[in-house]
Amino acid sequence: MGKSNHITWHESTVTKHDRHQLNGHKSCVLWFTGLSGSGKSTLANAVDHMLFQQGSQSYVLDGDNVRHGLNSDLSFRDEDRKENIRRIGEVAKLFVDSGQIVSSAFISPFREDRDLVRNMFANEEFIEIFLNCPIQVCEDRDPKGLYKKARKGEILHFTGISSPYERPFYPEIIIETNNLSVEQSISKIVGYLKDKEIL
Ligand SMILES: Nc1ncnc2c1ncn2[C@@H]1O[C@H](COP(=O)(O)OS(=O)(=O)O)[C@@H](OP(=O)(O)O)[C@H]1O
Ligand SMILES: Nc1ncnc2c1ncn2[C@@H]1O[C@H](COP(=O)(O)OP(=O)(O)O)[C@@H](O)[C@H]1O
Repeated sequence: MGKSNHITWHESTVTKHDRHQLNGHKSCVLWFTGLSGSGKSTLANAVDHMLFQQGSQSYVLDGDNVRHGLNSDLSFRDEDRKENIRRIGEVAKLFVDSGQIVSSAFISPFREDRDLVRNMFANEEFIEIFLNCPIQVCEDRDPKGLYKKARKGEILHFTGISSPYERPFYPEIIIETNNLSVEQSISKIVGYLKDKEIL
């Protein structure tokens, strides 16, 4: 399939700014990145729950879930992870245009792929949150038993073991999830959103 040259961009009648005014907050993507077991799903869902309870427009995009549907055709090879993150970036952009605070929980191991997504957004809309947690701790947590399988060679290209993770150079937020509780981690994120007047 080639790219069509016969496509025209339509500006929407209701603008993103109109939606921010109605919602009483700005929209953005909280881009959680880190190893399996570092706490992405836990924190993305905890922040989402907190925002929902206070009446904010919020939604979670989660790796395991998106790979069941939209990205069920993709594997864990480097080129498929790249396409996984590109598509999720585009989906997150639609959510941000719709006025929501999106919490995305994907390993997103490659700097270049995360930066590609960053460049889809205005500066203040993309908030990279690096969950910095030693692999030994993630492996001890092993919430889904995947590290055990990866060590036995039953899962190929497993991040941190047989596939690389590139830590961000300049993330907006760093959370050491082995030193902070879930509550402390959420406070740090909410503090940032308030400082930047997103909330
Ligand atoms: N080979 C391999 N490497 C890493 N992770 C694996 C793999 N195979 C399956 N899983 C499970 O898939 C989840 C990661 O999917 P993502 O879409 O977030 O990965 S990526 O961003 O494309 O790298 C990941 O979820 P989390 O544990 O929540 O990180 C795993 O449950
Ligand atoms: N500060 C913290 N933030 C997030 N998770 C934490 C924290 N401290 C301990 N945990 C625990 O670590 C595990 C992380 O698992 P999960 O959220 O599924 O990780 P991931 O989505 O990155 O694979 C959970 O069992 C969670 O309770």
